[in-house]
Amino acid sequence: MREAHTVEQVRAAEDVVLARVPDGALMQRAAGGLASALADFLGRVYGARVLLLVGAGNNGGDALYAGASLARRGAQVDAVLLGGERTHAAGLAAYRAAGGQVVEPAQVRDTDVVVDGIVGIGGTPGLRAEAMAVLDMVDAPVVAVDVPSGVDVDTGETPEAHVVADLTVTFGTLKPCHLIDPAAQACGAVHLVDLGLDLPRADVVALQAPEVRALLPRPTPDAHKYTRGVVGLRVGSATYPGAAVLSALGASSGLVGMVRYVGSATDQVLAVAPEIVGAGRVQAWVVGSGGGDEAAEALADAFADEVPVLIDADGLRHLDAPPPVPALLTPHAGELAAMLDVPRDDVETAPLRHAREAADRFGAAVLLKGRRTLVAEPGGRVYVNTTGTPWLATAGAGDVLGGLCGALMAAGLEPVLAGAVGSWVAGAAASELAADGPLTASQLARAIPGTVRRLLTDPEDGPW
Ligand SMILES: NC(=O)C1=CN([C@@H]2O[C@H](COP(=O)(O)OP(=O)(O)OC[C@H]3O[C@@H](n4cnc5c(N)ncnc54)[C@H](OP(=O)(O)O)[C@@H]3O)[C@@H](O)[C@H]2O)[C@@H](O)CC1
Ligand SMILES: Nc1ncnc2c1ncn2[C@@H]1O[C@H](COP(=O)(O)OP(=O)(O)O)[C@@H](O)[C@H]1O
Ligand SMILES: [K+]
Repeated sequence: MREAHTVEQVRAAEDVVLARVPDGALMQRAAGGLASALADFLGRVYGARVLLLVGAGNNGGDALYAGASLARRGAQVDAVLLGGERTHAAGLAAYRAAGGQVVEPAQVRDTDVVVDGIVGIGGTPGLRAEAMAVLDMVDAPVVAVDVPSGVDVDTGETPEAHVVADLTVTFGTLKPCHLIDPAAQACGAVHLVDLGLDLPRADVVALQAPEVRALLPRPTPDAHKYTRGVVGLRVGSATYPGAAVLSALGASSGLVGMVRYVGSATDQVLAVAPEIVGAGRVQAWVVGSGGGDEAAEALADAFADEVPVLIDADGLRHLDAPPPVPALLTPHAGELAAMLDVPRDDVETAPLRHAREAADRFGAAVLLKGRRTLVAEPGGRVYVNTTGTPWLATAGAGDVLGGLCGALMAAGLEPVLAGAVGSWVAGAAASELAADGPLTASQLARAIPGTVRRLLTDPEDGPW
């Protein structure tokens, strides 16, 4: 599992190490990792041209020590000191001693890479005018030190100007901005340098293949279909029968013992999945995908069964109070905006804050769909999904996801984990199917069993 810690957590953990290692040792470790990552990124060191943008704090110090290391190995390194007199003194001395050059903004020349050491975890969002001016002058790939300067480290928000990096080399642990959009998109690839920090439990995490594999329900040797769980679908409507079909395909991915369908699209559902049966006892309901005018009644009927409920799309419009059963709410940004009565743009610029707020307000797990889907539990953890491809942004993919997550709930996963595992699997299936090309929602659903099989047999080797 990848964990992202807040600035406060990182500082507390660093303080413990700083108290027991010699002065500067931690920064040397960070800068050593940064220099190696830069060498890998450049593909060569001798003769490579490197431009450091150095801010007033320790982030600039990291850049200077890494620059010194590259200069000693024959790189031509220039540094613009944006912090003036307050530049990290020992870092600057080491840099000069290694042959690094200090240049004024007007002297900036072509470079192979820009190293963003403007500001790290001590920064406030935004970039100052001088930094923006230098960034505007150069046209080269950017490697960010710890975080792309200017993003909000703890929330992943980007309220002001910020660096957009091709690679971010971070230290000790990930921070929320490395996982959560929109800041995550400004990080490029993320490389973590271990600092040996002893860190507490993180509130922002991303499941990886081994955890997803361990969480996946699988039949015991003596299983029968009822012990594996039965999921019920009250989805689709006369207007949107296709949503019922896609939900049914997602639920029929083989992770549950039986799928029931109750609604107006029975004929269409049976035409694609004849194994699906009608009304009866279930361990979880899926409600609302393409539900149209039928969603309100479907929701009330599902609640009456007192089993966990996944509430999607039109079902969410009828939710004005916390659901009376354990629930997973699966809005996209527009639906979450309506639930919270805020503009959609607010959700898109601050997805973490709004997913958490909705989870608290509705007392339920909230899965906010997007490039980096978030699954928030009330007052608790947020799971960030890192699998998937932009080709997944296609009509009906959310219906498939709802059916899949509902099946996982029926199989016994608590709502927040059903959301985290389901979004991981759906994203992984999409990547396997079409990392570089188009896919449809029905193809996605049909790809899921194969992805699950490969995850169970060879978790280290998928394209996820
Ligand atoms: N602790 C350790 O041993 C280790 C620390 N490590 C490294 O240290 C980093 C944290 O260093 P830090 O705490 O010195 O803060 P840092 O991020 O450099 O920024 C603060 C400075 O920036 C300024 N400033 C603020 N906002 C700004 C803005 N928008 N635009 C421009 N400037 C802005 C602010 O000054 P101001 O002008 O506001 O007075 C202040 O001087 C961390 O990310 C990691 O890289 C690693 O080496 C591992 C070991
Ligand atoms: N840019 C993107 N990159 C990766 N996945 C995305 C992106 N945009 C959307 N998705 C995913 O695609 C699915 C779309 O769901 P949704 O918006 O509910 O579609 P629909 O309502 O048409 O079924 C979600 O799983 C979402 O996380
Ligand atoms: K930085």
